[in-house]
Amino acid sequence: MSALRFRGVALEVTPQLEYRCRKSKMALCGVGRPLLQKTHRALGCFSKKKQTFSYKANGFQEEDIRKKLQLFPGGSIELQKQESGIAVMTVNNPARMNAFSGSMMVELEERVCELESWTEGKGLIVQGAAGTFCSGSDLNAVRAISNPQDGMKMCMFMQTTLTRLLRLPLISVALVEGKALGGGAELTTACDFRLMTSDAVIQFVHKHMGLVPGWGGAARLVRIIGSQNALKLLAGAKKVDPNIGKQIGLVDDVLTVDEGSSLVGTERWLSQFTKGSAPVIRAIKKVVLSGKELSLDEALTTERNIFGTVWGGPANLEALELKTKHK
Ligand SMILES: CC[C@H](C(=O)O)C(=O)SCCNC(=O)CCNC(=O)[C@H](O)C(C)(C)COP(=O)(O)OP(=O)(O)OC[C@H]1O[C@@H](n2cnc3c(N)ncnc32)[C@H](O)[C@@H]1OP(=O)(O)O
Repeated sequence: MSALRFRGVALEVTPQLEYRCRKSKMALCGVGRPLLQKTHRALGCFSKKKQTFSYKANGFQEEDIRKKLQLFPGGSIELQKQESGIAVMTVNNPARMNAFSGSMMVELEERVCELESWTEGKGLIVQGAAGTFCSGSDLNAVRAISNPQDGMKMCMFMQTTLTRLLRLPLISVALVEGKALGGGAELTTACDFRLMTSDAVIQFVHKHMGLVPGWGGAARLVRIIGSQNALKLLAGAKKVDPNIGKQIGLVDDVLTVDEGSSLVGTERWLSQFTKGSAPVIRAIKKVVLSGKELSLDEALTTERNIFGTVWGGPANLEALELKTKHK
């Protein structure tokens, strides 16, 4: 039996699962099994004993919510995979300040799936179109699915998709121009880094909407800035400008005007981390991710396994051959 990764979760591929996935043409992306049963349990999608995928676990019927979301069209999620190994994903719905329509939520999942099987990839930039990041869910769709059942399904769908986005073996950065509000603020936390332009604002406006984050944004925010700061941002629905963002560790850098276009500046910033061999960069992301998400014992095992994929590999042999010095 082989081990594969399905929708961000590592699992044993039973003949039944293989059949089911082939039948519904779902992508299985093979990258080992670094995140193990802990992830299975966390997402509640798998029976630990049999390790078979259940479509209906947690009442989460993905195909149902997908169909429902498609009823709210508009905008798109664009993806450009570049030769440099850096991809640019653009949330594109400028007439609504890049709010997420239902069809955009579905497209986001499809783009994440595409990136999961992009083996040459090293980095990812997530940006909004037309100089602003994203104003959260499209309020027209939100009103139409404001019943608890649909809300839970949408939340589960976006939570799973953003978890998979964060777990991509790519070093990711959110380029925040203009506003990142509500779900848009949550999206920034599904990237490894956040860069802001000097006039940009990140605001978890959920409290003002009578809500809390549901796309995993609170859980990730606590891990990025700690629970005290997270409480302040959520309970105060505080506007985070670049200065505050840097102070509390939400923002990694501020893009200045003389860096030219923000996207060019972000590519330059990211390239300091993506320079070099793709397998090594991807392995670095994986060891850091497992260190963050797994228990120490599980993380150590995963680290050994990932170490084994680069030891004696082309980049390692080349460095040995060149007698590289680290002056
Ligand atoms: C809370 C979490 C929740 C979730 O799903 O988990 C969400 O994310 S709910 C959405 C939270 N976001 C909002 O409530 C944003 C509300 N909008 C605004 O505050 C403003 O529109 C703002 C600050 C984004 C932009 O203000 P500005 O003055 O620059 O422009 P306009 O207001 O004229 O906006 C232009 C145009 O965009 C429409 N718009 C903006 N955001 C949304 C949205 N989230 N959903 C739908 N439409 C949105 C706005 O209505 C304007 O359209 P128009 O047809 O011209 O009236």
